[in-house]
Amino acid sequence: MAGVDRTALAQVLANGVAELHLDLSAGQQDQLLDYLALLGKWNHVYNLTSVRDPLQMMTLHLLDSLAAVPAFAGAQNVLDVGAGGGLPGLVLAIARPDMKVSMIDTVHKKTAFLTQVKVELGLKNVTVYTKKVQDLVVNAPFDVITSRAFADLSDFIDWSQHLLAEGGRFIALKGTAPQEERERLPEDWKVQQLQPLRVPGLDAERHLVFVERSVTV
Ligand SMILES: C[S@@+](CC[C@H](N)C(=O)[O-])C[C@H]1O[C@@H](n2cnc3c(N)ncnc32)[C@H](O)[C@@H]1O
Repeated sequence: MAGVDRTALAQVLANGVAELHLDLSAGQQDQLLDYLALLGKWNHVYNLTSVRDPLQMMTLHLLDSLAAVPAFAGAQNVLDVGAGGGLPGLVLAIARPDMKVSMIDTVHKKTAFLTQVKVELGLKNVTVYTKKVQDLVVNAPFDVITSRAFADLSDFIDWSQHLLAEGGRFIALKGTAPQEERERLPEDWKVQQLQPLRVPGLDAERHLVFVERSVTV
């Protein structure tokens, strides 16, 4: 990776993984570093993220997404809406090879990148869609639908609720606690939990927002 030694990045990753108490093998940590290298390489051409420094990418993207991994315990079939360069979808897919991870984005160059990473890293649990989430139709609905830096909570839920399995939940990765967005949730949906997250090496607020149906239909 240009300008930064892979060994230095590997050390930051290993420290972060330990701090987050994640059980990731050396092979999985290597895959995460490979993903970061591909993100850096394709970013020059495809402009996938405004963060260009590899150490910042490690903290602001990889560790930020890894901090959310424990929230997906028990999930089997997850959709990442507006996945962009693969955050958190590709990080989840690498950290949880037992879990199916689908990612959707409207922008073809972004989904081309996601498919390239899937092929290069041999991620058999990944599916990529290029379209608006509002237009997606699937045979098997998702037990968790997630997003990071995607949209207002109400739009996120409004546009993707047709894809959620009965009893499923939304998990939104947010910065500050989204109080106003919470008040604008579509009818029948409620914030079941708001969980502050600590991201290793990052001095900024992060929250996970868990949203579920407030009534059974
Ligand atoms: C700010 S980016 C966030 C990317 C990534 N989740 C991250 O955290 O870096 C939002 C993404 O949502 C995608 N997007 C916007 N509207 C969409 C829609 N209706 N359906 C699917 N993806 C959409 C955009 O193309 C963009 O890649």
